[in-house]
Amino acid sequence: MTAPVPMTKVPVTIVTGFLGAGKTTLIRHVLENAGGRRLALVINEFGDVGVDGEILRSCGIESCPEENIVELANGCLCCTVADDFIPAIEALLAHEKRPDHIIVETSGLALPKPLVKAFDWPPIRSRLTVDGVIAVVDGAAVAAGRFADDPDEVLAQRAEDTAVDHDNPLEEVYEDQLLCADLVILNKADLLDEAELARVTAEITGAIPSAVKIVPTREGKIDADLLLGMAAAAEDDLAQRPSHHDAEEGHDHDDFDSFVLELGPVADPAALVARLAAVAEQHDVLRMKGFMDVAGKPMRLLVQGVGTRFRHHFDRAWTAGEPRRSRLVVIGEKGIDRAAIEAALAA
Ligand SMILES: Nc1nc2c(ncn2[C@@H]2O[C@H](COP(=O)(O)OP(=O)(O)OP(=O)(O)O)[C@@H](O)[C@H]2O)c(=O)[nH]1
Repeated sequence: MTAPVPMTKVPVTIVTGFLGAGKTTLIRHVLENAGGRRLALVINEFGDVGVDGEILRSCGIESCPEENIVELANGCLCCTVADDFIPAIEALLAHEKRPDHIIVETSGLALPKPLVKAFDWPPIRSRLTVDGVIAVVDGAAVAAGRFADDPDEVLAQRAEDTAVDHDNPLEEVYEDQLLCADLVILNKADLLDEAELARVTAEITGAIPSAVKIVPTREGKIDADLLLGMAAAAEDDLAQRPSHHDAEEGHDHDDFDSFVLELGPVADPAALVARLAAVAEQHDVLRMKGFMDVAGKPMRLLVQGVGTRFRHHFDRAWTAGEPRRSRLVVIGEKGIDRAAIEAALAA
């Protein structure tokens, strides 16, 4: 184990990783195995249903009481650092019982570097330090080439315009997240065979500095002592963390689109998920998630899709007075056909 952070600075761990990589799953595991630490969470999500906050709050874990969970549901943390993030983190520090450690879950589309930069501002760096940037990677998505340039597309673009920037937006976000990391969590190892795991590990190793370790995990299960207490002080070596967006002030999310669908009561969860998976496949949806109202059931159904891979389970009972709704966040690349998706799911 590395030495604890000296002084009284509160350590902050930034958990980054593309849509659906397993950030919330990992954080939940850390909360459940916090080893007596008093934790606080800042959660930022793309799409305004606040699913991640709900998942983490609903586990009612002692290490992280509700008042220590702050959700910044709208917008992107990396673009609203001064307006939203700093005040949120200051509010956590002002609590009577100051947290021992703060964990920040960025949205899957956020670039971590602007966030780390915020910790270099004098009023912030005197009180907080970035203990480590953790990049969670969806091993199965990397193995499937999700973040690699499509060679045919590059050739087609080149034919039209020799000066075209052939990076695809997924690859850009993914690389920015990897290149900012102090530790890479290669999650969803259960979906890879040994050869694939070796290939993906080698691919990532080739892209990151040699000092950065890669740890394979299933369901984000990693020892909290490994994750918390890295003492990386990431705010001190920003220059070592290159980004595709170094020349810009912030970035926009024009490359991605998200919307929320109201689906009405669900009769058959398995049939719904089969339809969602078909729609995700047909329309190249990156992420779907939400809570569903299943007719006749006292529990709400949590549905999660990453690409075409879906999971669903009843997570808790609807509470008295809580509106029973079926709301689904859908995220895709720019141009995703909302009308067609809506029509397919309304049918
Ligand atoms: N097979 C498999 N599925 C996993 C693993 N870890 C997480 N998942 C599933 O992947 C889906 C997404 O997990 P999350 O933890 O919500 O991912 P996230 O990175 O927080 O997602 P966003 O916040 O939307 O970017 C869920 O259905 C998880 O149950 C894993 O190790 N193996």
